[in-house]
Amino acid sequence: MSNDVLNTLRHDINEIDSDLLVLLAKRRRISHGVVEYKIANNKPIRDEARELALLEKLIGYGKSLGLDAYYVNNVFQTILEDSVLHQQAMLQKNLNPDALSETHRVTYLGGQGSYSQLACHKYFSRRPGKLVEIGCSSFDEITGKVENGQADFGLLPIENTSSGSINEVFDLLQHAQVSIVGEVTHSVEHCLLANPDTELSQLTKIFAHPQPFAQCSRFLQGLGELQHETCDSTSSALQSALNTPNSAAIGSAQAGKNVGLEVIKSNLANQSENHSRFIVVARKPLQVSKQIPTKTSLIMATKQQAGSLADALMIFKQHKINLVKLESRPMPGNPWEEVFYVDLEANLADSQVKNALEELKEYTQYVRILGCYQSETLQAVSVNTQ
Ligand SMILES: C=C(O[C@@H]1C=C(C(=O)O)C=C[C@H]1O)C(=O)O
Repeated sequence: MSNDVLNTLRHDINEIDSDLLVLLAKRRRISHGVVEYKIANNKPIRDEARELALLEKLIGYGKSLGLDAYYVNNVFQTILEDSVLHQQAMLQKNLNPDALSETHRVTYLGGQGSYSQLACHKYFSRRPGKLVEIGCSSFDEITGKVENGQADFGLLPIENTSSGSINEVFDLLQHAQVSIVGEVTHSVEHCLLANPDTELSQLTKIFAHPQPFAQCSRFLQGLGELQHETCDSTSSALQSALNTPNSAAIGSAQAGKNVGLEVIKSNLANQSENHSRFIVVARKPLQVSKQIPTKTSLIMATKQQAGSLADALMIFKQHKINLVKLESRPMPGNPWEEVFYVDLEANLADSQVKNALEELKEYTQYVRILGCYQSETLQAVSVNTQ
């Protein structure tokens, strides 16, 4: 086959890919029209029956075209997730026109290529407007800029599938004067990044934020005795590695490429599926439509009577409210007392939640609502791909 034939074939592929993008943009515009209908008729954004029927039809049609069900399902689950999350974001903007201005000043940890920056871009890609990014060197700085009006939103990593909860953020939420207004998850592919031509065997020092050190602990144990230097962000770890011979940093391949570091080892995390969940905080809470899946996060300090925590949790059960997270942290100033961070799969505006919060008073010293926000973790509809 001559190069001309190959170039012609690639040209045809380029044409088809461009046509696909035009159709995807058109599909997204139409799905925005569907949101208008759902707003006018108070319909839930998600219609899983419709999605299932759609997928079954497309898988059947795909098979007639020689496309296997697994491939068709994967492609359209991605399209559906994007469609639903865009619709939810549109609905929320419609409900909170003042809160979501045309410019979003967002603080997050680190700088170019940090995982927080990647998560920020993912979250705000569905929220039209000018994004002004403000990199910070600590979690306190992130919330501080939101509290004093220098930023509209702050993005904080709160848990990771390899290292678990990020306690510093939970402790910060106990006193920061911010509300949780959103969440976003992002995959985290940790790589070992070093100056060009650096061999693994030459390394004497590793730079990283505490989280990558925790998430890659097993790989690092296998490297033997190396000096570990903790940095306040992945971005600063990369800069340190750039300026230190025979050293490396842990970060994303993209972050390394941005500063001229090369990947000398990838897939370092203890868990192959390594994802971080970030919360988005703002000075004021948002109203959240009952037409979308919602979470409510709160902090509670139970009374000291035996069984108070169990009694408090039973209230959620009695009101049929599902807990998706329960985290305990030391109560500041009372080292042997705990506060409990709770994520509810519920909308604060629901009467069940209001009644439960009222009944909680009997078993708690205090309950502080951290925020009610759109849940971004979409459960894909299950379809037969056999
Ligand atoms: C577009 C709609 O809203 C959602 C998105 C869908 C899609 O992108 O095809 C299908 C069903 C809904 O979950 C709809 O209800 O038709």
